[in-house]
Amino acid sequence: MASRVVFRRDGYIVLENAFGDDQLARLRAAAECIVDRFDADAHRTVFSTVDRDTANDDYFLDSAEAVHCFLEEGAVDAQGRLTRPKARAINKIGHALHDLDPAFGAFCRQPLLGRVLRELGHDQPVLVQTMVIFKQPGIGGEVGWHQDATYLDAGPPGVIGAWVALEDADRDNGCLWVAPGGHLGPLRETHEVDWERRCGRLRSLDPSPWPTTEQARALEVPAGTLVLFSDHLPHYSAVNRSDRSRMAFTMHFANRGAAWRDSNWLQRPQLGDFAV
Ligand SMILES: O=C(O)CCC(=O)C(=O)O
Ligand SMILES: [Fe+2]
Repeated sequence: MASRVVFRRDGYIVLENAFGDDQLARLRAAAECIVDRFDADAHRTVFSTVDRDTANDDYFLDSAEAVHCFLEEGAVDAQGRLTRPKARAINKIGHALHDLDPAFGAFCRQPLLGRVLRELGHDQPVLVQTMVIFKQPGIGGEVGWHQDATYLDAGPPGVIGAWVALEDADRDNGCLWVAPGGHLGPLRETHEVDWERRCGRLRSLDPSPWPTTEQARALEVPAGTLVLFSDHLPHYSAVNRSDRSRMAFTMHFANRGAAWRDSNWLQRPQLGDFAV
């Protein structure tokens, strides 16, 4: 079946073997370099997606147009000290890797991505946000059920998430879970930033419950897989309790010219459009 039809029906598609080992190795090495340069003493910002009413500090808000590292909640003690080596304490890097890091920039410019996005209905795809998510062994935190349109509100055709497995992902190391067809349901929450106070707030829009375990599907995929999903698709990932990391690189695409909400936390006044 054509990928566009499956995407419309299920809210996501899975493309195995989209990227080669050498490409994945380049991205993992580039991420390591960024972490090496990161001064963990200067920036103690923890990224928690369990308490998702976050995005309230300048280090987070400024990361829309920068490359910032965020720590795992479980890696900082009550005194603010790291409880493990820096390289094992990072939760994620975001959110302008594609603009500011040459290795990520080259990866994001490859024609495959533009081609797939056009097939799924974005005629002029622009890449608005990139992240490396580490899911560290033993402590890689849960990313609670959410829909990306809560955080990135764009007019039609909305935002499409593109998630790349940089390592094998399975239930034990915290793979992605999705609710097939769940994108046809309502948007449950919206996150809006009040720019005068530089403060974000999560507000309920619809009381529909999050999917049950029975309704959810674990996307156990090998490294090199590309998952594309709708901004209304409920998805989450569990805590990584294994001794293996589960690194992923995620890209979020809008369509050029679509309305971009002023209260979205992610604004790109300096960097502008990154076309693919
Ligand atoms: O990789 C994960 O754990 C979550 C990713 C996610 O929520 C996203 O890419 O939108
Ligand atoms: Fe997400």
